[in-house]
Amino acid sequence: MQPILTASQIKALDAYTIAHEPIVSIDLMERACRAFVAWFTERFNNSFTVGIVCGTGNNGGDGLGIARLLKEWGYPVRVWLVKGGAPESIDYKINLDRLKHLGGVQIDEITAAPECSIFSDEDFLIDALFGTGLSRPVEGIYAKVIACMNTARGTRVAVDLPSGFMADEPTTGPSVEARYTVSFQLPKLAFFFPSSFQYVGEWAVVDIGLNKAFIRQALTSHFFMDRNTARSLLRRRSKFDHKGSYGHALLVAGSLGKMGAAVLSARATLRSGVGLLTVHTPQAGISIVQTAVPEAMLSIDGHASVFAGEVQPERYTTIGIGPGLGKAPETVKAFHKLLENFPHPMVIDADALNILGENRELLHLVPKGSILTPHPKEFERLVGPWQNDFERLEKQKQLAGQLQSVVVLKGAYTSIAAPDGKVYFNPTGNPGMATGGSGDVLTGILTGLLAQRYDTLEGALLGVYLHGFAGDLGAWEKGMDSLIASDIVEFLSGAFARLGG
Ligand SMILES: NC(=O)C1=CN([C@@H]2O[C@H](COP(=O)(O)OP(=O)(O)OC[C@H]3O[C@@H](n4cnc5c(N)ncnc54)[C@H](O)[C@@H]3O)[C@@H](O)[C@H]2O)[C@H](O)CC1
Ligand SMILES: [K+]
Repeated sequence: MQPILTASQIKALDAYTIAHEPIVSIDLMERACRAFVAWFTERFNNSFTVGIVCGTGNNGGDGLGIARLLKEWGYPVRVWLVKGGAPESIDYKINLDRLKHLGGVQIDEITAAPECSIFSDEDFLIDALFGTGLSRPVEGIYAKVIACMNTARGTRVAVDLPSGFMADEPTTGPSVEARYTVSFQLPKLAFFFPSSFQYVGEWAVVDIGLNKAFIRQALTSHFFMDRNTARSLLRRRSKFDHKGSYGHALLVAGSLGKMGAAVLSARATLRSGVGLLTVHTPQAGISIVQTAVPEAMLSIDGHASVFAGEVQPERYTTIGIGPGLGKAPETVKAFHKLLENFPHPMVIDADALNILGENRELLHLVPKGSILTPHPKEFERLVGPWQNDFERLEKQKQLAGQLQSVVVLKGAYTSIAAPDGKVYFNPTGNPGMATGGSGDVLTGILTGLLAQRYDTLEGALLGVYLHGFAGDLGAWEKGMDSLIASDIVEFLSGAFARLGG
């Protein structure tokens, strides 16, 4: 699990590394430059021309070091020094001397708002104006340089952060819109929000050897899931286990015209290792579910087309509810009754969430340790609108705390908020999964894991990871465009096998 540190924590990490490795700051900067150049040269050969736009802080210092190294690699390089009032850092000056000493690189100063044509020749524009030292929206010359960079034809690659972009708060001023961002050591919180993509583009993290102990003990409430953590959460089976060892899940899903959601979530529950599965279905779904999911037993509702009846909750270790449920008045009443009678963790999705959004007096009945899986629209119906992604994150934390449950907010990146205020961002998944039924599959996976008595948070982290991993396997095989929810179910076993292998 990778912690996500704030810009100021990263500065402290910098200083700690310099003091304790120990390493002088110019050598740490050189390590950063080499890491950036390794990333760049692996992808783009030296037939491309490179222009590097440097501020006068350490981000600019990185830019000058990168210019020198790329020149040594045989790239045609030119540099602009933007003098807009920011102070010149010591390492900036050292790297400027080193670059001049190497020679062969045209260095121009920008001391006033430039003509945008100055950036028109380069194949790549490397953005080294500002990094984590940005403390307020950029203005004046810097803003004009950024505007010119954004209209230039060259591919923009940001050093550490796109200049003007805020790592830990909403970006309100001008910012470079990078195609790639190569960030040092750790991803920044804002990278995980959809609103950042226009600035950050495709981001990568390069290791620059910052102190791992400091990172581990850093106080943070934001984390980035990784494969090793997911693997460690996956339980091994014992040869003496039996069906009962893996729980008995109930899925309350499907209504006339939306029985497919019940089938998809049921198949996913089974593929997630549950021992027994019962699907509570209206009459309309009897033959459908029994045919499509022969492994599932049925709890048959008295109503022809919607969930309206009673279930015997005591028979099940967990209940997943929502896929294709509909919001008929009878269903609202039946869901209310179920909430009053089932004290164990539930997985609540789709229309069950919409019912909670429209009947907020029911929220206090949500059993502690449940998992809610809203997509942003369902989330807004639950908590009301937000100004920006940071406010959305706070609302997500609040809801998780209020319900003492886990709130999975689906999207890129899916985030998992725990009741203690910690939030985990999931790395797997792809846009091919934005297809009808994908959420039903996730509900099934989570229901299957909770029924096996996975701890709620661990089940949510593992289930979201596997859902995205199965989607990635499916996309590799079938392409993102043609990926459908049934493929995610089909590749789920592969995801479990590869993760557990
Ligand atoms: N551990 C690491 O990640 C390393 C990072 N390195 C690089 O250092 C920068 C951070 O450098 P810093 O000198 O702190 O600040 P910046 O270069 O980002 O900014 C320069 C300077 O600009 C002033 N300033 C802030 N906001 C504005 C504004 N809106 N307008 C004008 N001027 C502004 C302020 O004085 C800043 O100090 C990091 O991103 C990495 O690229 C190290 O090279 C290696 C280790
Ligand atoms: K930058």
